[in-house]
Amino acid sequence: MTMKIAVAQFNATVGDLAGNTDHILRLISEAREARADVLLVPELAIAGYPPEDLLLRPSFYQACNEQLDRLLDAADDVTLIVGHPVMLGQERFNGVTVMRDGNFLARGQKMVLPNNEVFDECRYFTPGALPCVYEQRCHDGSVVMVGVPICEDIWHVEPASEAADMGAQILLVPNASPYHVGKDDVRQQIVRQRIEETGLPIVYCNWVGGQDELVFDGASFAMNRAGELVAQLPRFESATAMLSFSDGDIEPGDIAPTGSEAATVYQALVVATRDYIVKNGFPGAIIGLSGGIDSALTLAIAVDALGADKVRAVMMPSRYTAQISLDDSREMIRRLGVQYDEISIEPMYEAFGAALAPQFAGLAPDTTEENLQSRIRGVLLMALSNKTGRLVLTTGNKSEMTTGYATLYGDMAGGYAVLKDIAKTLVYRLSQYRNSVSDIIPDRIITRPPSAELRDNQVDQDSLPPYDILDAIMALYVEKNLSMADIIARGYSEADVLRVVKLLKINEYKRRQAAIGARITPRGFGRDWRYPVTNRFLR
Ligand SMILES: Nc1ncnc2c1ncn2[C@@H]1O[C@H](COP(=O)(O)OP(=O)(O)OC[C@H]2O[C@@H]([n+]3cccc(C(=O)O)c3)[C@H](O)[C@@H]2O)[C@@H](O)[C@H]1O
Ligand SMILES: Nc1ncnc2c1ncn2[C@@H]1O[C@H](COP(=O)(O)OP(=O)(O)OP(=O)(O)O)[C@@H](O)[C@H]1O
Ligand SMILES: NC(=O)CC[C@H](N)C(=O)O
Repeated sequence: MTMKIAVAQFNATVGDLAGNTDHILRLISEAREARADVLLVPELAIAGYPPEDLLLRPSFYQACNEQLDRLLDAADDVTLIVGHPVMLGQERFNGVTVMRDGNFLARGQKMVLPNNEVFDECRYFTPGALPCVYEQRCHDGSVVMVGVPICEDIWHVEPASEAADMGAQILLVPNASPYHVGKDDVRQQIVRQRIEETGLPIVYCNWVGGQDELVFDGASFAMNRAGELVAQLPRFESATAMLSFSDGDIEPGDIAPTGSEAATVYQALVVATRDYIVKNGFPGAIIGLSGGIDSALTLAIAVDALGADKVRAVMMPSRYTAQISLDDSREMIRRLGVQYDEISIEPMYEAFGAALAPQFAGLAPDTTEENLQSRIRGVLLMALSNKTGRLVLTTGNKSEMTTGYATLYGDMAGGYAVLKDIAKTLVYRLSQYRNSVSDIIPDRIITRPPSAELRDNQVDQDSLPPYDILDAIMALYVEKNLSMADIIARGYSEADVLRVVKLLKINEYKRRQAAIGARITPRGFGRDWRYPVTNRFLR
């Protein structure tokens, strides 16, 4: 006696209720053709995740219900488990509906609402009281009791154990679990723990794709009653697995190969960038190419995301631009074949200098003049964006976003910050990884000392601690929440720690004005970083 389960991870778009439902309708047809008994799709599948404050609009619930009716008419001969927001009186729930042959078989509500990291569900939802457990009638005449905890539910003991107490023989879990480095292991450990407690096998179905700063990696999986991984879908791609539940356990299926950490992060950035640009309707991307590593890596990611014909690079030399920056930019363009322009910023720099000369008389040159160069480039890139409709990608990395090492309305001008959560040391690793696939970033871009080239002989290391030290302190303070004293106790110099943490604090205002960008660490500078700008606490 076998229950056949179709597990479908796919790339939806938040708010595209009809489009997401169309996709689920196609999945229903495929599942029916494959003689599946049940089709499992990710959390809030009609709405997309996270719908954020759309969830505060009553009309959003009404529109989701209209799509639910379309699904109800279509789910013939296969049971569909589909998530959607539910409004009951004044209360809102993160719900799931089980339907077949025009009937609602069961309804459930998420019991544990995540409100940490990037999640805000307590702002929107009331917790449900009981897990959803329903009776699944299969094509071969068998009957299986199925429990449906929803995403965060599975991270806690009660929903799964209550489902087991209510007679569930297997748990099918719809999820919206965004990627960060190492997340896959964390999920699998949590699921293994639930299996140890309940003795029930678990099927875990996750989203794929980019949604603003979040990127979902898919990697849906199944574990048997022994807590062994018996099936896993690929990362970052829409895919469906057909699993069999026989004799009280899940039978082994395919396990998609997983790549190295650098390969996975690179893929996350490609998917996040592509989905941001495509889902927001831009015809392509524009990048200021400097001959430095950040813009080189950003260009590589953009080309991998969109194709060379949708990417345009602009080199904007000044008097401080080294010849090797021009040579290396041209060489990279030769390898990639993207549209490339060179626009000297000298005439504009001189014009600004002349206009400001009376006001600046007697004042020594400083970062003011450096920022002018950066801002002229920002103006030119934004003009090209306006004229062509393409989106400007910013190139600042997480180390720069930490220390404020970027110019407001200058190199911060743009719509999506591809490297926003990528420490500079990881920028190097990702560049090396990309070149190991095919050699597109000229070696010298990787090996030369980083420089903003905004004055003579400038290198980043004149004003910042070495990047390996900066990045380590940043990770401990930002991602692990350690205090300065804790970080010093780990062997970092007091001067370095104080410098990094002070820079982090005084540059909060810049992060508030920065473009959003892909999150790939457990704590990025986005939804999960909400520090006051006006703030006197520093420890
Ligand atoms: N608390 C606050 N709330 C709101 N606004 C605040 C503020 N504090 C300053 N400001 C404003 O911000 C201005 C300072 O910010 P901003 O104009 O950006 O200038 P600033 O941060 O002083 O300088 C930019 C830094 O980034 C470096 N840079 C620039 C370009 C590229 C790179 C690179 O390697 O990638 C590095 C550059 O060498 C310099 O050290 C102030 O003049 C003030 O107007
Ligand atoms: N000469 C230039 N032509 C075009 N864009 C530039 C130029 N100089 C700077 N930019 C833009 O401003 C961004 C920040 O400049 P910066 O030189 O600090 O970074 P980078 O060259 O990408 O990397 P690195 O920090 O290693 O030098 C660049 O990534 C690029 O997008
Ligand atoms: N949408 C959710 O409930 C996800 C919460 C869960 N902790 C995760 O990151 O996977």
